[in-house]
Amino acid sequence: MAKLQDILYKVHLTQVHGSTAVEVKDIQIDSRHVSAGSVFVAIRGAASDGHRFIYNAVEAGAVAIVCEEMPEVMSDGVTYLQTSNTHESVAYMAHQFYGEPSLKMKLVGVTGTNGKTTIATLLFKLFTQLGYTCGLVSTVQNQIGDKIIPATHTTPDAVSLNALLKQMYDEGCTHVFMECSSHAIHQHRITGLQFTGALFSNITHDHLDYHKTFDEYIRVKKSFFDHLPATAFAVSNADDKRGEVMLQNTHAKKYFYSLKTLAAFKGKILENALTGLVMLVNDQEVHFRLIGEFNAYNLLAVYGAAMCLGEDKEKVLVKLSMLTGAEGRFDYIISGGLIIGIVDYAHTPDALENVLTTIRKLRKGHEQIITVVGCGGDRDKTKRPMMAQSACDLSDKVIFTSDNPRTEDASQILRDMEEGLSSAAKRKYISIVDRREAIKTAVSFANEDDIVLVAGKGHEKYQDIGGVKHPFDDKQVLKEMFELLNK
Ligand SMILES: CC(=O)N[C@H]1[C@@H](OP(=O)(O)OP(=O)(O)OC[C@H]2O[C@@H](n3ccc(=O)[nH]c3=O)[C@H](O)[C@@H]2O)O[C@H](CO)[C@@H](O)[C@@H]1O[C@H](C)C(=O)N[C@@H](C)C(=O)N[C@H](CCC(=O)O)C(=O)O
Ligand SMILES: Nc1ncnc2c1ncn2[C@@H]1O[C@H](COP(=O)(O)OP(=O)(O)OP(=O)(O)O)[C@@H](O)[C@H]1O
Ligand SMILES: N[C@H](CCC[C@H](N)C(=O)O)C(=O)O
Ligand SMILES: [Mg+2]
Repeated sequence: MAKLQDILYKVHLTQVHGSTAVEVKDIQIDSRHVSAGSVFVAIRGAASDGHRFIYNAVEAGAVAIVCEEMPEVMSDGVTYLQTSNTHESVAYMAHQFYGEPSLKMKLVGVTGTNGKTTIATLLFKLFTQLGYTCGLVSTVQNQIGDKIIPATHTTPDAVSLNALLKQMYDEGCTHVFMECSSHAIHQHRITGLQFTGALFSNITHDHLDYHKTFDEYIRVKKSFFDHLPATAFAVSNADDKRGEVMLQNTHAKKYFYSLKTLAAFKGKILENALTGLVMLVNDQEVHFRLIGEFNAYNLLAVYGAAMCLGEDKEKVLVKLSMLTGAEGRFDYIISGGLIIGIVDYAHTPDALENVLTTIRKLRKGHEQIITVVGCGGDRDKTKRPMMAQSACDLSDKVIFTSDNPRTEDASQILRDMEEGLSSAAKRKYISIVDRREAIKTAVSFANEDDIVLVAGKGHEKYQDIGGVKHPFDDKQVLKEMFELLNK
């Protein structure tokens, strides 16, 4: 419980109707979750407008309404507050309501197109190993110490997020590592949080369905750094074209990591094999279990953050060298017939190119690379032909299949992928709508030492077809096919 007026700190009110001394039980952004004593915040979304549900919220027992436009009819005994941006207001309100949890822990946010889950998860594992009780907010799952809390989003909505942060604090967390998706930054899900530090991995093509232009996507990511306080640290990738721009207007202390130029956190790859990476980290040779150049970047980001958080270099590198990555990220299994199966969450053109380039570098001879890949429905359509072309350019055989079609027609997504492929690419692929059949076919094509990459869904345990989530696990299916085909 809290008094409404006590959670309005930082909320710019343009009109007040009723008493702000009323007690509120919880904050809701969905009228369907409102009950007696709630404050309902009406948000204009992409699909619908919360203002349409103000009446329902009042019927369900809301004692207060926060909105951008006052309703024509107001009920007696209900407080109505008007603000210019309810997305932003609800974030400030939630932070206050849950006792400003971000001020009480070291909160580190990670943003970028690819690598967020890997970096946040590695930081969580590292700091847990260093003896801290940690929280994790990520695409795969949220975690409080060893307790797993399922995740529905990469970054939860502001109310769920602050409730989760409070729970983390209550359960003794001192450090929280969190992914900050561009959707979350744009929708103010993280507004009002006090970050101790922020990391940037890279920015490449994704989510243009939502952000419309690449410049706008960059602007949104950059705004995360623009809002950091001077007490925070910001660690960015000097080798990314936008790495410097990201930190251009930040008040935070700036640091860079790099494999190519001089930087505070400098790496040099000495060896990159299926057994792991050997890298010089600020002139110290370290063996890592993670694979691939892109993971060298992720490791440098993690190392940089650990140094900014004041940890001991030696200790950090020893612990880091033993860590494995996040589930479904370059996750590999070797079959009885010695075929290598790799499950990876690459679902952007850049990630797919990176993962395939890494695999090509790891080949000893002329082993075939057979790739199974699809693209998600209700998501950025422009990445479809790009991912298809990259898959063909960098593999020997490719099977296009369904990812999560969601509300789209799966065959149409495949046709979008096939659109504009080069003639060389056209000779390399077949399309099989059914993902299980696609994986089976890929395995049937493989011989000893060949590599089967199943890309796009990583850790996901379902396939969303028409809004229904059917159980599906790429790694499990791959294992089954190895056994079924006795390979
Ligand atoms: C495009 C997008 O980001 N949508 C998010 C957004 O929903 P929306 O704006 O479409 O909401 P809406 O359905 O229009 O409804 C508007 C408001 O009316 C309310 N409402 C609606 C119906 C009703 O009966 N009563 C009611 O009060 C809704 O609760 C909402 O507050 O706000 C919702 C609440 O925070 C999110 O759950 C929802 O995520 C959807 C499910 C989603 O799929 N989001 C993805 C794209 C996403 O956010 N992904 C990123 C990661 C991407 C990445 O980096 O790869 C993430 O952070 O997960
Ligand atoms: N630093 C990196 N640079 C480029 N590609 C990467 C990097 N790290 C991981 N990848 C590739 O991107 C995929 C997704 O990685 P990860 O889940 O860590 O990213 P993410 O930013 O959390 O993605 P999402 O936005 O979907 O949650 C991996 O499976 C791998 O193929
Ligand atoms: N966080 C990403 C996940 C994409 C994963 C891929 N399997 C897909 O469904 O497109 C998104 O919501 O866009
Ligand atoms: Mg993620």
